[in-house]
Amino acid sequence: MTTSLKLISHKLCPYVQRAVIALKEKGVPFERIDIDLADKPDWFLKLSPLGKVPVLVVTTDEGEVALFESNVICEYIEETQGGAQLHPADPLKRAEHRAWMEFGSAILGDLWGLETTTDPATFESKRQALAAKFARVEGALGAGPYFAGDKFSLVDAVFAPIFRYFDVFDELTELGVFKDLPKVQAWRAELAKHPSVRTAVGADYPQLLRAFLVRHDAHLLKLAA
Ligand SMILES: N[C@@H](CCC(=O)N[C@@H](CS)C(=O)NCC(=O)O)C(=O)O
Repeated sequence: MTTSLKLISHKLCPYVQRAVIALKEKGVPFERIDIDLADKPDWFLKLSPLGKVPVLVVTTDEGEVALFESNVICEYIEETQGGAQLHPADPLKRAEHRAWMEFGSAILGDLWGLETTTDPATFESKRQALAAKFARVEGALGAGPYFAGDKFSLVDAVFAPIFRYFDVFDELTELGVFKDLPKVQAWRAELAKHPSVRTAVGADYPQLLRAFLVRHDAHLLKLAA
């Protein structure tokens, strides 16, 4: 039986935020420990095989297990904790949801590359790759307000932090990757209002992320000037 959950985190990490949203949706108590990814502590490197956050340290009667990979962590939370159900009961729909969770991670993969790109042509081709991915998301969305209709699911937990990231990124340089996609826009607006999303991300997130992006990216800095 689980006796405690400890989430190793970084304030800006959208992979961490999806796990936080899942925990909050379920009303599960947990401890959140923020670390400095530029100076990773030894205890963290021992726990995390890839040196990445999030890690969920699960303490049971039998000892401690450190889970890594955000989607795996979300699945574990869904399977073991009570509260709101965050996956569809039907196995085929559930598998479809898992695929879209992975798609969310692929979008983040494109976004990371964009942050550090200084060459305008590469920047543009990455921007187009993101636009193509969001066009696929538009095709997968129904009537809303959430990914699967009126029930908030783990797909919403994965995409909400992605949209928060874009909110800040777009202030620095308008990417326009979903400006002509009405369902994505409506979904993004709905998720921004959702209580677990608002508390998972933290009020200081926009300032911290803006400072991080500007400090780390000459291209964005130039565009923002
Ligand atoms: N596939 C991983 C990705 C996690 C990830 O990339 N986390 C970033 C922060 S947002 C990280 O820890 N980076 C540190 C590093 O790569 O050194 C997951 O889904 O958990």
